[in-house]
Amino acid sequence: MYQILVADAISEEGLYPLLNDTNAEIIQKKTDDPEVDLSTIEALLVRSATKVTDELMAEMPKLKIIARAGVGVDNIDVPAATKRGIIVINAPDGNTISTAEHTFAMMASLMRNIPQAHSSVKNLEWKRNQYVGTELFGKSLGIVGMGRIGSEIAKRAKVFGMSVLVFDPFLTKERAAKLGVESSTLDEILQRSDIITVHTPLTPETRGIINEEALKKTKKGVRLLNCARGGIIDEQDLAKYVANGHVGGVALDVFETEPPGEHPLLKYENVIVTPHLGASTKEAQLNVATQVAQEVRTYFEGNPVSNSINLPAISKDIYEKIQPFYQISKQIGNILTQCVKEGVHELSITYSGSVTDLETAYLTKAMLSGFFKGRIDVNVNEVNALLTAKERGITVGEKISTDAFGYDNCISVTAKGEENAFTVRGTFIDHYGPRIVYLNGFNIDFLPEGNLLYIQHMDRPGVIGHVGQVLGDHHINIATMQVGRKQAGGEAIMVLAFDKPLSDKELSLLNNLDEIVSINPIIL
Ligand SMILES: NC(=O)c1ccc[n+]([C@@H]2O[C@H](COP(=O)([O-])OP(=O)(O)OC[C@H]3O[C@@H](n4cnc5c(N)ncnc54)[C@H](O)[C@@H]3O)[C@@H](O)[C@H]2O)c1
Ligand SMILES: O=C(O)CC[C@@H](O)C(=O)O
Repeated sequence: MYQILVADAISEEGLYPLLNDTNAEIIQKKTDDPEVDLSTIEALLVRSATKVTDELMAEMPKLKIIARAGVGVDNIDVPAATKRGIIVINAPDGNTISTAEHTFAMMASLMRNIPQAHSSVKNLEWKRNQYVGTELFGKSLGIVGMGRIGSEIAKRAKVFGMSVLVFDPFLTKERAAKLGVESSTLDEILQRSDIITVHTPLTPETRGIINEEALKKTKKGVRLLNCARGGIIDEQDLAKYVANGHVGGVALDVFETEPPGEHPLLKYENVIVTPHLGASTKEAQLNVATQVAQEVRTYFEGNPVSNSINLPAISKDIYEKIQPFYQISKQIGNILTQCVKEGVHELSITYSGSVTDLETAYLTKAMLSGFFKGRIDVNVNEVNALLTAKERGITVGEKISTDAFGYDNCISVTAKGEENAFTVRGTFIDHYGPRIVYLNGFNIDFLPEGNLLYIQHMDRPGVIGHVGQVLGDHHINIATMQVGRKQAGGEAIMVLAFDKPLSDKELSLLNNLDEIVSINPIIL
């Protein structure tokens, strides 16, 4: 049973995939509610109200996934989550239409003075001359950020007979042509647009992208809209340009600080505002809640999520193909960490055979998560594996080779320490399963599972008997035993599997046998 904390107002109907999951316990409370035990929560669902800080995550040691029912993840400390190995997902397109419609409604309201006229009539006035508006038809609309929402706005603007200029450094000419918009520079948008609307995320590049310097370049009377994120249009600079009459009107759904309180822009009649309502429709809330609830359920069912912010997306089909190699990669990493007792500064992975057709970067991360398991006191998974290796000064190299050592596929990993290098090779055999086929210079063949004992010894008559004798004397049943050697009479290895781990005393008795060079328990 996994516990999910739903900390913000998220559509109840949208939570059905989780409410119907008998393995899920849903708690609908704020994160600071004294009744909530944060230490047992494994999934956290939020909208924009809850600030998911590193400090909050520190109080949630079991947290595995944070789901944002919406697009923007600026209320979540994503780098901190990544470092902690917590997956962050969002619902990128569930509220696109609602936000585009809201922006359009704001634009029409701004041009026709609807909010002001509405208040006036409610105040028993009838000022028809005061609220003469301007048509959208024939006006040029500048869109900064031509992603999901920007594109929907462009479509609607064209239907209204507007000409559309867009600025988005990531927009290709082909896509601009397909959308029927004119791809422009930011300066062109500033100089030519009657109305400018921003639809970028808030990033260091976009913060204040419309500031005093940009406002100077705009047409007198320009209308500006921000239904994306507070701060993309610099609010202080904007207030100056509203005050001096250069800007003809402003529509804001978002603010740098929400709620904005006593904000300098709020006193102007030609500034219209809404309280971050872009995504607030029944449809959008149902869409985003259903999307994230389904994703969280998928995650706890052990399947790949598709909308992760800090994990590469992987389809279910590919995941199914990769799954056997994923397990063996993890096991190889874990065997290495249990066998190499010194500090490791390099891990090099070579993929050969049929596995090279797959997304090997994913397997490398799985290997790293196995390697770090038990070695460091941090939960390492595919989210933070590379970052953790980098932080620990471990170089990770990935190679493709044509030599699969006679197998259909082979994953070979070498860990280099100050003194030694240790190589483990594994393969996945259809209808048979994962096998380790090479260990530290020896060909061998064992199933990487359960309680294993890796013994290095001299290849002399009677060694196996002596080992068997010690174990027999202590009523220890050997489940399986595999041996490997390079040449007769030289060094050799055996890998034994037991039903339970051996005690320190039993290990020490084995270690004291004459022919034994070293013994190394491996628990997988
Ligand atoms: N008001 C609301 O309730 C509400 C609802 C949903 C989304 N949003 C916000 O709307 C914004 C857009 O959402 P979306 O779903 O369309 O996102 P998106 O990722 O689909 O689109 C963003 C676009 O911005 C572009 N971009 C990035 N940096 C840029 C830059 N420096 N200059 C110009 N373009 C740049 C990207 O290339 C991308 O095409 C986000 O900030 C999101 O958080 C607000
Ligand atoms: O939760 C909300 O209503 C905000 C939605 C919006 O800002 C988003 O980024 O998706």
